[in-house]
Amino acid sequence: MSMASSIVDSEESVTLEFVTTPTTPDSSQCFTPGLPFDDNLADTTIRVRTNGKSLSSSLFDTTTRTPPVRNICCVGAGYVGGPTAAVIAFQNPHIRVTVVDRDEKRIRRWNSQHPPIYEPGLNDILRVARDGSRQCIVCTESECSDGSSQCGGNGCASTTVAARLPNLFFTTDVAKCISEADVVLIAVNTPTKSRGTGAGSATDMAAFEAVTAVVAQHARPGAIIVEKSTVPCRTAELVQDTLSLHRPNVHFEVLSNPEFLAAGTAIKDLLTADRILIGSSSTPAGHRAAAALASVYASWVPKSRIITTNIFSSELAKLVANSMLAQRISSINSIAAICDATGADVDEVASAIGADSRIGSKFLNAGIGFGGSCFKKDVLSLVYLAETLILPEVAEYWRAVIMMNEYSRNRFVARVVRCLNNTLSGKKVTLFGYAFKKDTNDTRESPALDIIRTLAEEGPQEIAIFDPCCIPAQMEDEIRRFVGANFLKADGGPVAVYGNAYAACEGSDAVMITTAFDEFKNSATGEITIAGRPKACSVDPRPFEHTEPTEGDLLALHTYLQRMVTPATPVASVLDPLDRLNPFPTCTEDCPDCELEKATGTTGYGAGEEYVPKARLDWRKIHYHMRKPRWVFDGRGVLDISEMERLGFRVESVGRQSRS
Ligand SMILES: NC(=O)c1ccc[n+]([C@@H]2O[C@H](COP(=O)([O-])OP(=O)(O)OC[C@H]3O[C@@H](n4cnc5c(N)ncnc54)[C@H](O)[C@@H]3O)[C@@H](O)[C@H]2O)c1
Ligand SMILES: O=c1ccn([C@@H]2O[C@H](COP(=O)(O)OP(=O)(O)O[C@H]3O[C@H](CO)[C@@H](O)[C@H](O)[C@H]3O)[C@@H](O)[C@H]2O)c(=O)[nH]1
Repeated sequence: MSMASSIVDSEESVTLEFVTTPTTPDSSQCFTPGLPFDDNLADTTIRVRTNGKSLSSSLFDTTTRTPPVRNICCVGAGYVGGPTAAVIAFQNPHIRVTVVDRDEKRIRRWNSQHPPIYEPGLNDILRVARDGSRQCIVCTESECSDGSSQCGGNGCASTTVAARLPNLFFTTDVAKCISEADVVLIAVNTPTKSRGTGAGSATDMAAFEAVTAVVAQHARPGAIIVEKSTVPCRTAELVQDTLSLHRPNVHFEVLSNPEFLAAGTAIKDLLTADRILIGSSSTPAGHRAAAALASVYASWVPKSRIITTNIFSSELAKLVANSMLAQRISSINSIAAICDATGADVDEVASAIGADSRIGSKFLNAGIGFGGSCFKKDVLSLVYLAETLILPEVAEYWRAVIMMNEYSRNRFVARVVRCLNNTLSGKKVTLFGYAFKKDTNDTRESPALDIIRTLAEEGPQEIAIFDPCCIPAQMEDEIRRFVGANFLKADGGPVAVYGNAYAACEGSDAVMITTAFDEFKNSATGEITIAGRPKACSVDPRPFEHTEPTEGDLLALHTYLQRMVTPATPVASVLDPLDRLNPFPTCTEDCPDCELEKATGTTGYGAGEEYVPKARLDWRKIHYHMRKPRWVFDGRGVLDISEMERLGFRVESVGRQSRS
């Protein structure tokens, strides 16, 4: 029996009156009169399959008339809260979305030209939702390279796109924004506990619990409270308890709506999500709340991809999704060790097994293992859950995923040291990659940090680091904080951060590839692509399906036209090909981010200057700069070993063999 059903069109439908507390009245201060309200969305009718016997089919056994959502508050302006709220606001111009955080610096940066995180495509969305847009005329003819007004006179068909008011806001006024919202998304951090009961595996719920208490005190009666953070199974019970403790006579519905975006592809993942998971209580009020949240996503996500489950299944599914993905990486890394010992090639094994549609080809890239803020903590959370349920065999099974990950990283570093004759004394080792994966400047739980620590113990002359996406000054700051105060060259240690790959390799004995950036590839095949770019950007979305282009259509056209630029295209047209963006927010004279940019000559890849992958590295140039015998250790499987060997490098790659 299926545990989940999708919200899909049905043959039967009955309309229910919605009875939950009314949403933001027009007289409320938080209602933005300027925001056009789409009546079609106000009572979004979501029809669902009525013939299924699945657990949650009862949720939408009948057509549910959902209360309109006009005001969403997202607590937590981090990697999840920021991009998720931005996409929700972008796709729902009629909904006011406010992101709140207690971190003033973060909020200041979200309100400036220097957003605190870099994600491909984020700025295009942020600029429209946060800053609003001007009226513009869009050419609707397919293949026309001039998307904006000018070509209209040449006989092209065009349409006028109305100006749009800002509907995405960032503020530190947590209580006020919660009190005004119809839907409160809780998207705060839930790391692993570092002390006390369950230290090292249980989830640290301090931030989540604190926010829940604030929500309980300030949420308007009937508001829908949504767990966006990844939380242990049965957290909804605790949320409900806290709510009834603070507001005994007020009814709130709690939903679980975990996020599945990945760093570096967040916007693409949000715009073209595989699925939206919504867990709710199985009462009529729970179903209505789920339908209300579903209506927000239905603005751009096909209804067939909106899955509803019971609330605990949804909470658990998030932990299981990450654990299964992490398990795949550990599984293939265990096979890489066997490949190294036998002469089999892990990529060949992976593609042979991946061709079996039951196994599939994704997430089988062997290397130094997974990093990032989620996999380790979520597997450990599952381990802790199993332990508390007195299921030691289950806990041990999942703990092995983490152990294999650590083993893979240690095995790689041990191999580097062994190849360098068991001593790094007087030697220089260069790390290519500091972020935990490509196309992101997210460095949380990055394997590079651990590798730096281990290498430093060997007493090398220098550990040089280059990352094409991270900002050197920020990397140095992190190394001071997470590796130690005396590790940087400037502080008398061995670690030096470079903004130039060739300088980082000057006089180096070994290069280690620790992040799979396309720039590091040596194979001549294939152009560098920005992985996180929305897929539509390479396809002309015109002619549009609807007479009035949607925000999704306009974004697709915007990115499509950006692809068609030539070196002669003026910068303004590259950044704003539809000529509809409002000016950036202006920074104050003493803006610390502007000062940092001036001082370091780099940018935070803010609104004006997204990170654009550079040309591939010239490995011949690197060869020239390195010391013999020019070791290259490929921890991410990005190099063609035979080609590197032809250039004169000695290459070691995890589980991969030279085919020359
Ligand atoms: N990072 C990812 O790619 C990702 C993807 C899916 C799910 N998740 C989950 O989403 C949740 C958030 O992750 P994140 O990466 O965005 O975390 P983050 O650390 O980037 O952001 C969390 C934000 O919450 C704020 N916050 C904490 N306590 C607060 C309080 N009491 N009041 C107001 N603001 C408060 C912090 O200041 C911070 O800005 C976690 O549960 C995580 O497991 C993360
Ligand atoms: O075949 C692979 C795939 C990934 N990795 C590594 O695994 C880590 C995680 O990669 P990825 O899953 O792409 O990035 P995350 O941002 O950590 O995203 C994961 O964690 C998020 C937070 O919960 C979830 O929302 C996402 O669905 C889930 O993919 C990175 O270090 C990758 O280099 C490998 O080593 N081999």
